Amino acid sequence: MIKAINLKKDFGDFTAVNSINLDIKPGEIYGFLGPNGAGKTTTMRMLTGILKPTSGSIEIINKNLFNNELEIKSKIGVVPDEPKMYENLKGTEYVEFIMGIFKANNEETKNRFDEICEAFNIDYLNDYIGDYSHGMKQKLMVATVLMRKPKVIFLDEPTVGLDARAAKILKTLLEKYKNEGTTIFLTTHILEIAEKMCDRIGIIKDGSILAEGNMDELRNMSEKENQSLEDIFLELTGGDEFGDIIKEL
Ligand SMILES: Nc1ncnc2c1ncn2[C@@H]1O[C@H](COP(=O)(O)OP(=O)(O)OP(=O)(O)O)[C@@H](O)[C@H]1O
Repeated sequence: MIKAINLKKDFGDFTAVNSINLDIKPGEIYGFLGPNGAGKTTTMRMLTGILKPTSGSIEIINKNLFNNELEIKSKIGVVPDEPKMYENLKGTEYVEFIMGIFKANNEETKNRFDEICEAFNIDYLNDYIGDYSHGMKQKLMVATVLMRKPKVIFLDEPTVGLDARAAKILKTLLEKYKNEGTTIFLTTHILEIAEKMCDRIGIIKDGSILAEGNMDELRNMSEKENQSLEDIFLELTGGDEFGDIIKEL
């Protein structure tokens, strides 16, 4: 459903993503983890057609992304790390605009949107987006993506800015969509989310995938027994020497 072959992105002399391969199956929730600056957002921007790779190829829903960009973009949903929305529109106008662009102006989508708004306590659609908090924008962005029920959903740090209730609702909704066949690719720094929600996890550092698999497969890669995802992540990414640094402070 999401396939990347030798995907690479250079910014000048700097390689942000270095020949990564991904093969994410239909109905899978794939968690993409890595330290700050590892290359997660850059990868996601390439997978969603926002950024052109330096080399490599991408297939989404079994079609080459670059030869079928419009068709694929109409079938996927993207929740970026910063919800960029038209600040001078009211929530209702933004929703109409999105429904128009995606030709989703039908009863089914409207009903789904109303249900999601009720779950998320979105009762501010008559206000201007410019007056929303980050979390309010994030919830509306998520609602306008989920209302379309896309075949594939990409989310970059989706719970950042959400309160505990909204984060819990989002996790429940994503699991429901996954059970109905949606493929989900998400980046997160919250290891508990990855451990509990994701079928498979990829750990990226310095632009390369260091490990990939389900929790059992990742545990088997570790030298120690019964490791949590946090232990495995720190072991792989080298963050476990922070104790020594703190002692020296
Ligand atoms: N447009 C750009 N021009 C130059 N360098 C960039 C650009 N975008 C990203 N980078 C660099 O590429 C690297 C990977 O960035 P990216 O945003 O993909 O990391 P990330 O894993 O999403 O990090 P974080 O967890 O901090 O959000 C970083 O070193 C970043 O500075």
